Amino acid sequence: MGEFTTNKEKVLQALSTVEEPDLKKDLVTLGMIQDVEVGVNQVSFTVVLTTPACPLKELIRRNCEAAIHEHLSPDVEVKIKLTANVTTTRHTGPLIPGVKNVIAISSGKGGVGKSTVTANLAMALHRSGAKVGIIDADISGPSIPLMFGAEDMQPTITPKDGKNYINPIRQYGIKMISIGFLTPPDSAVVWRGPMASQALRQFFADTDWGDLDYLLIDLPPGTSDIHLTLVQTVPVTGAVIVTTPQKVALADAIKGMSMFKQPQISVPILGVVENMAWFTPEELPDHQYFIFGQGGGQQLADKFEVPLLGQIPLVQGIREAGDEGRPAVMNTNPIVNDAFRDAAESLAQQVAIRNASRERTKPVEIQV
Ligand SMILES: Nc1ncnc2c1ncn2[C@@H]1O[C@H](COP(=O)(O)OP(=O)(O)OP(=O)(O)O)[C@@H](O)[C@H]1O
Repeated sequence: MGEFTTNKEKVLQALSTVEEPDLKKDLVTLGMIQDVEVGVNQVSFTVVLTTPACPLKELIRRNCEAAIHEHLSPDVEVKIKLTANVTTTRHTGPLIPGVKNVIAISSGKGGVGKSTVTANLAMALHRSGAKVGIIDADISGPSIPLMFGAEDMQPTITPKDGKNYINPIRQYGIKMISIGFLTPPDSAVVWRGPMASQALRQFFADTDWGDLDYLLIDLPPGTSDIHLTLVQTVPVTGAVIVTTPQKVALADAIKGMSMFKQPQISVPILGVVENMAWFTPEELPDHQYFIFGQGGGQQLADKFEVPLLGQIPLVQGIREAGDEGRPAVMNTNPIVNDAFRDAAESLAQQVAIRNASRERTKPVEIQV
């Protein structure tokens, strides 16, 4: 076997035959190939993915390797480094300059596990290597502080350029701010619409978020002023709808999703997460009991022509972890971890697809 040498151009030519499966363009055109180095019997390069939570990363790696072997030489050693630079919904404006994507997590009705899903999606995205923040805008029951064991924490204020900035709480690697941090835990303060809307605006404009790939907003269930304030304040990358499979939940979820589609709101729906999809007892991990019915999440996704991002089982450990102040993915139950990791990867994938293909959302101007 003779020595094989090549040049960077030929490597790029070979890699221009590899398509990014979601974005349907080749990796070179998309600017995803960097740091090409060629040596004797060896090439190395970096693939810059659109998200560290990319579910297709191993497929892309294999396809790159195969393209080099096919177009250059079957004997060359291929060294591939995978990194990610999360794409952004541009025009995030001066309000939150370092935040690449704002994702609204919503539900048609209360109690379907929206906050639980938000907390665990955030942790799963963080574990993939992304920079993640949460705004808990659920005035009906701000549960994020509790779920992160942060209910006694108080955000601090730092003056900067003549303005006071709120420093988000940082817990388990996630930056977070909650309407719950602004009221004593057991107080009976009722957040009225305008006050809550004002607080939400502050969470964007007056909070020092730094650089974030994904800022998840835990919205109140149903439809409210908060939803309107959100879309009027920042461009939202998209919304995720959390539902349980039973009929009553689905009927409310349809209302919730229709709200996002109204022209004056016009937020793209990234997909559906079906929570409590089935019950799995800890001691019988292979068993699935469809106690709330079956297939509801998929039906809802089909109706709105959006993907079903994930199905989360009803597992006692998820509830216990929430009560203990550590999102369940921090424990080692593979059923729980796999379900949330898959959902987080699908979400990140949809964000990347949207950022590559759709019109950017602009804050909505409401004529009164
Ligand atoms: N997949 C699950 N398995 C077990 N328990 C769950 C699951 N999802 C949520 N729960 C539990 O159900 C309860 C309600 O969940 P959560 O507070 O997340 O709902 P929510 O939709 O955010 O409610 P709200 O309407 O108050 O905002 C919590 O006790 C939570 O721990």
